[in-house]
Amino acid sequence: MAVRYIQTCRLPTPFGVFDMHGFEEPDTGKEHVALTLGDLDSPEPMLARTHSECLTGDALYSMRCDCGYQLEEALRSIAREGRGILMYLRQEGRGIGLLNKIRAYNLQDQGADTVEANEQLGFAADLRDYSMCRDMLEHLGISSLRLMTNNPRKVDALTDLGIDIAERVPLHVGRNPHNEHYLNTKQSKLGHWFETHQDDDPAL
Ligand SMILES: Nc1nc2c(ncn2[C@@H]2O[C@H](COP(=O)(O)OP(=O)(O)OP(=O)(O)O)[C@@H](O)[C@H]2O)c(=O)[nH]1
Ligand SMILES: [Zn+2]
Repeated sequence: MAVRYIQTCRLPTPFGVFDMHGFEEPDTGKEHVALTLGDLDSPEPMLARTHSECLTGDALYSMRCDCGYQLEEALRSIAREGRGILMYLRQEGRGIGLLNKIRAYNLQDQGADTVEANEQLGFAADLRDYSMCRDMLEHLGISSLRLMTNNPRKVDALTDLGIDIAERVPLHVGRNPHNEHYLNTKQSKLGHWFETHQDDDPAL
């Protein structure tokens, strides 16, 4: 899927003043944004996060997952470094959408894990497509990333799109009693990289 650039504005946050660039998928009308900070012209690999939408975690403080904690830590890290990009991708629920994620959470409340719940609903474990990232990066003139993620499939998917991942930067934050099982399932079934011992601060 291709996205087209729409417009840029300033976005002041508690972490720093970002530029927010808006993009649209002409076919679906889906809207994605990239937040950038600092020098975009340098060829030095740029600290980056591709963050999939999670309304519950990012906006509603859910502790079922680690998304909200990762979003905040990614923005904080970019601001600390003074240079970076966060692509906020509107592919809620690993691509199944918010209402299906609520259906999946309901199944998880009854004992299914995150992968089984998707499968019981007739979906693959992960339906995401990252091709909009290639267009966004191309538009902004960014060629090489230091990607904050624990997800090997994300690294592979971006690499397959021709995006240079110079380094993978772990992003381990927000482990708590409510998401322990979810994070363990991501490790065992989806291959996420987590160290055995973590000293994450569960507070946002
Ligand atoms: N279908 C489904 N989606 C979920 C669930 N929990 C979180 N999500 C979605 O998963 C996406 C985040 O994906 P994750 O696999 O947690 O993390 P990731 O972004 O792939 O990997 P990291 O870069 O390491 O964070 C967001 O779109 C969330 O809405 C769940 O139980 N079921
Ligand atoms: Zn989440």
